[in-house]
This record gives sequence, C-alpha cells and structure tokens, in this order.
Amino acid sequence: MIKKIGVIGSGQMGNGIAHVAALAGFDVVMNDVAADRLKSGMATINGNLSRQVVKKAITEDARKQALARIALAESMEGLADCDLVIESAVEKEDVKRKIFQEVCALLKPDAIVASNTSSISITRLAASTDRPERFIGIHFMNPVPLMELVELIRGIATDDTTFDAAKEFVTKLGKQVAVSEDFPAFIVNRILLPMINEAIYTLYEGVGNVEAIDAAMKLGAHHPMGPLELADFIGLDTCLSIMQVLHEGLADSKYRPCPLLVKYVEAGWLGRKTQRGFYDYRGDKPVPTR
Ligand SMILES: CC(=O)CC(=O)SCCNC(=O)CCNC(=O)[C@H](O)C(C)(C)COP(=O)(O)OP(=O)(O)OC[C@H]1O[C@@H](n2cnc3c(N)ncnc32)[C@H](O)[C@@H]1OP(=O)(O)O
Ligand SMILES: NC(=O)C1=CN([C@@H]2O[C@H](COP(=O)(O)OP(=O)(O)OC[C@H]3O[C@@H](n4cnc5c(N)ncnc54)[C@H](OP(=O)(O)O)[C@@H]3O)[C@@H](O)[C@H]2O)C=CC1
Repeated sequence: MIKKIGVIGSGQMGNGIAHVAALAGFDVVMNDVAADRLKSGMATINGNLSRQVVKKAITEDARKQALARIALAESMEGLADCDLVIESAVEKEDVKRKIFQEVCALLKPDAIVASNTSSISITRLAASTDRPERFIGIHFMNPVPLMELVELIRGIATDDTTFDAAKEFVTKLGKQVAVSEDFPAFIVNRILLPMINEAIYTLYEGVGNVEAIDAAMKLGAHHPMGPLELADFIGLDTCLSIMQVLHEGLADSKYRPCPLLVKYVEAGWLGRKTQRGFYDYRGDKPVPTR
C-alpha cells in the first residue's frame, strides 16, 4: 500500500508532482541538490495551491493540509521510508542513473522506484537499479496540477504488482492513465516534440517569425499555446534532450534536432525557467527573441 511518496528534483515537474500527491492525501518528501531549489519549489507549490483556492478548485483547509504533508529533504536519506520514489531531476541519463544508485541503497527492498523521464528507456534505467521488477515510468504532463493525463510505461521486467500499484496511485491523484510501450519518448512526446522541432525549423528557415508561427498554430489549429511558447514552457534543454533520444533511439534523420534549438540551449536560453528562450520574459510581457 503506497502511503509515503518521495520526489527527487523540485523543478517545475517535481514540485507539481509533490503538489498533486499531497493534495490527494499522500505524505510527501521532496528532495533536491540544494536548499534554495527546495525553497523555491515549495514557494511555487504554495503559489499554485493559493491560485486553486482563489479559483475555488480547492478549499483553504485543503491547501493548508497539503502544505503540511510536504517535508523537504536536502539529503536522500530523508527518502528512506518512502513506499514510492519518483525521480524528476534533469533529462540526463547519467544523472538519473547516479540518483537511482544512491537512492536504491537507502530504500526498503519492496519500495517502488519510478522515473518521470520524458523520453529515456525505462528498461535501461531499470537495469541500472537493484530492482528492475519494481521500477516503472510514471510520466506526468506539464503543468502537473492542470493536465489530466499520466503515461505509465513498463520496462521489460516491471512486474504486475508494481504496475497495478502505480496505476492505483495515479488514479487516486484524479488523473487518467495512458499505457505506453517502452520506446523512445513514449506516446505524447513521440508526437508532440517532432511538431515543436518542426516549428523551430520553420523559424530557422525563415518561413515565419516567432509571433507568426505561434499565432498560426493557436488561431489556425486551436492549440492552447503556440509551439514556440510551449517549447519555452517545457524548457528548451528538455526539448533538445527528447529530440536527441528520438534521433539516437530510432536512428531516423526525421528526428534531427534543429540547429537553432541547439544554439538556444548552448546560449543558456532555456525558456521560461531562465527568463529567455524564443521569448524574453524579463519585462512586463513576453517579447519574441527573433
Ligand atoms: C515534455 C513532456 O514530457 C510532456 C509534456 O508535459 S508536454 C506539455 C503538455 N502541456 C501542454 O501542452 C500545455 C498546453 N497549454 C495549456 O493547456 C494551457 O495553456 C494551460 C492549461 C497551461 C493554461 O491554461 P489557460 O487557461 O490558457 O492559461 P491561464 O489562464 O494562464 O491559466 C489558467 C489557470 O491555469 C493554472 N496554471 C497556469 N499555469 C500553471 C502552472 N504552470 N502550474 C500550475 N497551474 C498553472 C492557473 O491556476 C491559472 O489560473 P489563474 O487564472 O489563477 O492564473
Ligand atoms: N518540462 C516538462 O514539460 C516536462 C518534463 N518532464 C521530465 O521531468 C524531469 C524534470 O524536468 P523539469 O522539472 O522540467 O526540469 P527542471 O530543470 O525544472 O528541474 C529539475 C530539477 O532537478 C534538480 N536536480 C538536478 N540534478 C539533481 C540530482 N542529482 N538530485 C536531485 N535533484 C536534481 C535540478 O536542480 P539544478 O537546477 O540545480 O540542476 C532542478 O531543480 C525531466 O526528466 C523531464 O524530462 C516530464 C514531463 C514534462
């Protein structure tokens, strides 16, 4: 029975996962590499819960109870008695492998370990742990408190008990499950990221500027966000990592990351999280950077 959840990484996804798990009544321990990251993750949760209170989506009492259920841990030792640990650190395989090595040594033998990876093979990540049977992909969508879907991805060794427990957990959060086979970038990102990458090629080749491309897809295809706005929202580093996994994993040139995406990432212009990407967010309203 899953009661206590550990979340590794307190960035936009990690703090969103902690938010929805605490709101659903789970005890949560959130871990990150630095105290200031944890502080800002907690501040984001507080702000997003408050918005939900203002919108009458939740009560003030529920907000207070959710906040009280979240503990912060600067060290992974704080995760030792968790029943399920969800890793949501950066989309880099070597970083994730190191995290799993460290955390698995501390956990109860029957604890489940999950990754919120956007694209990396669950089978390969599972093989780097001491418990491939109890390892699974639980892939949330951004922003976590608002998006209805969670993808569940079994590695080759994931057992039925782990899958059923993960499904029950996700259902308790009020989310819908889509089951994906373990292939690069799963379902949502296999479809979404090539579209975003193509939008960046459209910009790179001068077919349209940032505003025209986003307006075209918002007004012409009724997407809630334009593809470049969405890329900034996801994080351009994450977008590039996903394209690289698709390109390498499927060995097809149609997944070649756009050189302009590479350039933005190399500049450290990662989108909203660094205040600059295809838009500059440092002023009153976002201004296109091309
Ligand atoms: C990369 C991966 O691995 C997988 C992925 O996640 S891919 C990304 C998937 N996500 C998407 O495609 C999102 C596309 N965008 C949307 O659906 C919408 O723009 C949206 C749901 C994010 C916002 O909806 P909206 O009504 O247009 O925006 P907005 O009026 O600003 O926000 C509505 C409410 O959403 C909430 N909200 C917005 N952004 C939020 C965030 N980042 N976190 C939490 N809540 C948020 C707020 O409560 C906000 O209410 P307020 O009026 O109090 O601000
Ligand atoms: N962005 C999105 O739309 C989505 C992302 N994902 C996936 O979720 C994961 C996290 O993405 P996202 O939240 O956007 O990324 P962010 O960059 O917002 O957050 C990542 C967090 O993890 C921290 N971190 C890095 N290394 C470690 C470590 N060794 N131990 C603990 N924490 C660490 C980072 O700290 P620091 O900044 O100091 O390095 C940062 O606080 C990725 O795997 C991504 O692919 C899944 C669905 C949607």
